[in-house]
Amino acid sequence: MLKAVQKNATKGDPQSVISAIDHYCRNKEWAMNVGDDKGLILDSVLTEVNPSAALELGTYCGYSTVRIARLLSPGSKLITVEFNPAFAAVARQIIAYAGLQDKVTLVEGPSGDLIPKLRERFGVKSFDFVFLDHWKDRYLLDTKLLEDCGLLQKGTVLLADNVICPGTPEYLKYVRSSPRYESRYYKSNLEYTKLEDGLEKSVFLG
Ligand SMILES: O=c1[nH]cnc2c(O)cc(-c3ccc(F)cc3)cc12
Ligand SMILES: [Mg+2]
Repeated sequence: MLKAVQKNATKGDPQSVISAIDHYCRNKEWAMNVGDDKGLILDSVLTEVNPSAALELGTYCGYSTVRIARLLSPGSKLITVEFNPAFAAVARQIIAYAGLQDKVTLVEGPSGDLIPKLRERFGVKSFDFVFLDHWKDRYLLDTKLLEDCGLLQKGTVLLADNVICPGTPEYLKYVRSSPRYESRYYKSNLEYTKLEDGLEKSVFLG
């Protein structure tokens, strides 16, 4: 994937990086990027929220990191958390190739350990936007952790990938039944396939 970006994308041009990854993953080798179908929904929710402090759980190779960072207003920041060092190493290079390294802080380690440290380490008061795209069994745990750490504020938007495939039933049940969230499902396709998947957008009501 990194080679495809270096070969086919233009340095400093995030859209060309996104297109190069999508072309490679659709035609050469599938990979678990949020992809272009769900990516358009991510773009529209992001543009609507226009966050000044955004959090991504699950960097992988940085595809959605680039999608998010390219739409941030000047001075806004994205913190992205990745557990797997090999993925993080690729993501750093892809984020840099897109020229977005100044907007992105990539933190390596388990989300459960890192979330309680984000305030003291990065001076984050709270997040306006959180993209959950790491591991389905961590979505609910990490959402409750963000609540308990006071990192969500009234109006914070959580956007969760893969709520159908692989599926996050406990998370969905929670955000759809809790009086503290206003939740909505955006139907789409699993990246680069015709299978159904979707994004769940949940607004924290405080
Ligand atoms: O584990 C995942 N983390 C984050 N995003 C994912 C994602 O978008 C797709 C999948 C995935 C979906 C179907 C399949 F057959 C194999 C893997 C996994 C993750
Ligand atoms: Mg995903």
